Amino acid sequence: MSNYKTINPATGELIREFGALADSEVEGVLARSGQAYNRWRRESVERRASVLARAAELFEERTEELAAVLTEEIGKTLAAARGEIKTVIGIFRYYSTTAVKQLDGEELDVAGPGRARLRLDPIGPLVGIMPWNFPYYQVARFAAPNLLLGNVIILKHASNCPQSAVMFESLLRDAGLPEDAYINVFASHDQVAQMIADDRVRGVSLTGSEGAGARTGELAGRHLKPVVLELGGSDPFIVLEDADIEKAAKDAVAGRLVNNGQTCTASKRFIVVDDVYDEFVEKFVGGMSQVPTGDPTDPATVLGPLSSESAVKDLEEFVADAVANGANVETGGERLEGPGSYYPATVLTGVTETARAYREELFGPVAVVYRVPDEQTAIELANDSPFGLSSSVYTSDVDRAERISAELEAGMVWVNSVSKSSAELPFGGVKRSGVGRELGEVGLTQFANQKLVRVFEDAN
Ligand SMILES: O=CCCC(=O)O
Repeated sequence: MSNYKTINPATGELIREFGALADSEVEGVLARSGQAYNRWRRESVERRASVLARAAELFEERTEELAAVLTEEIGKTLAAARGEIKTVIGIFRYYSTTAVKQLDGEELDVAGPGRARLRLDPIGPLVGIMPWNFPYYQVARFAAPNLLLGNVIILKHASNCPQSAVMFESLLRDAGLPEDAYINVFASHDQVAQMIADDRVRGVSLTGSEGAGARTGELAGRHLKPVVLELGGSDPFIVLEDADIEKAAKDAVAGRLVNNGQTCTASKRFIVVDDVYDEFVEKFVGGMSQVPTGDPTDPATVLGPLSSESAVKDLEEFVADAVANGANVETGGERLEGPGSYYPATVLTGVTETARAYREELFGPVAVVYRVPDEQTAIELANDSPFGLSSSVYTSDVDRAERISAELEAGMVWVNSVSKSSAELPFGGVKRSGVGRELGEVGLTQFANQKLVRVFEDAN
């Protein structure tokens, strides 16, 4: 047996274990993937798009079954699980329809006679390393554009969502994807490193922690392979004096608690100007302290368990460290008694620069609120982070927000809204939040051979 297992975080019960890939099987995976690439890339675009379209239909038909597995494996509320699957359907639909025209390539303006075109061709088998927090969506945003392009995939999923990993693979097969064009592997880190080093693998995409991203990026660099790295975030949520505070506080609760707080793009640092600080904090703390918490299968639940016991321990350490460094706990702050990995919605104020919570990512339902004198200080504090993924700005002056968005060191800025991913919108960060972009048109180019074809009609 391997460390690939489902442990229900709502109860602590071990549900199912899966066998690991043997070292002797790695070569077979690489060979099969290489052969599948040679066939898949020669299929017509229509055929590749039709497989994606069918995958979207199957995600729709199987929503309840697929959602139940997410809830069992990682404690996602059923409502959130259905929401994740809806996003996945959108991604498969987008890449099977709107994005297809991009494959025609772009006619370029040329100096001199003849013409030139930039084609988008596939590059080969890709390794994907994906996390447990959105087991279908994170895979979909990598797999859908690349399968459309003609690339094939070897996918190593997180060890705590093996059932979701298997279901994703078999759904693609049922949608008509040829065998081996997508291979799920319950592989070790060493085996994945061996795959990345192999000449047949042409690129690597990882969504995960900063540490995993740095190791994977280093390995890919050593072997000159392109990478997409989607890493952590400590997203700022700026509230200015002209914002609708009622809405901002409501959005702040939703933005911090999305996916039980375990989302790279969740709002994490709430930066509020002095004039409206007290009003915002009162409303925000009120909202966080009343969040229905508990059984993720109960439709009334908003905050379910964290994905694992170690996730709870991490948060306990962050909060203890913040308090030791001078922070106040406005609500929450102690794990919930009883079985399951439950941590309450928590708000910290007075977090100092010496606390880990000031710089590191809090991957759970803990919010940090800062008081700042003005807009400029808010921007400086927002940028005083190693991360630069998403961000939010709340103000009734949209021109002001556009100006602030130019100042923010973030890959995404949402005005009067929290971050909400969608198939057509490019996703990604700067600084230690990662490299590259996914989704939208740009998502199709990350592992494409953007090939120049220069044509002179006159052969003489
Ligand atoms: O956890 C990261 C992905 C969530 C999102 O797409 O906003």
